[in-house]
Amino acid sequence: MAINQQTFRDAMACVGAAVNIITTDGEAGQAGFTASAVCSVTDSPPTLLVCLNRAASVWPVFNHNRALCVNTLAAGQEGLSNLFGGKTAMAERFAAAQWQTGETGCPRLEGALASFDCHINQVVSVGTHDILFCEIKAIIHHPAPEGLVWFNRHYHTLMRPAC
Ligand SMILES: NC(=O)C1=CN([C@@H]2O[C@H](COP(=O)(O)OP(=O)(O)OC[C@H]3O[C@@H](n4cnc5c(N)ncnc54)[C@H](O)[C@@H]3O)[C@@H](O)[C@H]2O)C=CC1
Ligand SMILES: Cc1cc2nc3c(=O)[nH]c(=O)nc-3n(C[C@H](O)[C@H](O)[C@H](O)COP(=O)(O)O)c2cc1C
Repeated sequence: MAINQQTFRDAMACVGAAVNIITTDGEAGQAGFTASAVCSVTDSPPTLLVCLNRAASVWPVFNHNRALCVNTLAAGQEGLSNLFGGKTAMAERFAAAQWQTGETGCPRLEGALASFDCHINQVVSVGTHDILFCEIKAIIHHPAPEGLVWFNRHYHTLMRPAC
């Protein structure tokens, strides 16, 4: 059976995922975008992957800088996700939050659940996207009571169970 784009997207809309703001800084400048296509690959060496559409305005910046920070959002950061996921000017995206500089020089979001500071050490192109394999150099972890998930084309809050 041929699978068209709409069938794929409708099914993928049922696959809930954390919401992340992926940032970079370096020779090509500063950039950031929202991504749900982020996944753990291996813990030895600690590696995650990020899928980035090559048509995105930020693609040349990430492709040149070869470093990024994955900032996993907490509940309440939906507005920031929309800014980094829309057609908003880059300066306006970054002006909406507080940032620290991570070990690789990439912006680390204050108030994120976790920030993974990475070097991009492998890129594989599949269809419209690049899969960025990222070796993690530093982690900042701030467990907040509520996480954020993108599911069925909307944001949802996840409660952390009481210990
Ligand atoms: N992996 C990606 O590139 C993703 C891109 N988006 C962007 O946000 C827009 C809104 O997304 P939704 O409201 O969730 O509705 P949607 O109907 O456009 O997408 C539903 C689901 O399909 C997948 N998807 C959408 N576009 C994709 C793409 N170009 N490549 C691979 N997977 C894709 C994602 O899992 C997404 O949550 C999308 O049209 C897309 O531009 C959203 C999620 C993931
Ligand atoms: C919830 C959400 C998840 C997204 N996930 C991804 C993703 O995993 N990969 C991707 O390339 N784009 C993803 N996007 C779209 C990018 O954030 C968007 O294309 C990016 O901001 C670049 O836009 P620009 O070309 O206007 O700069 C997502 C958008 C939203 C709202």
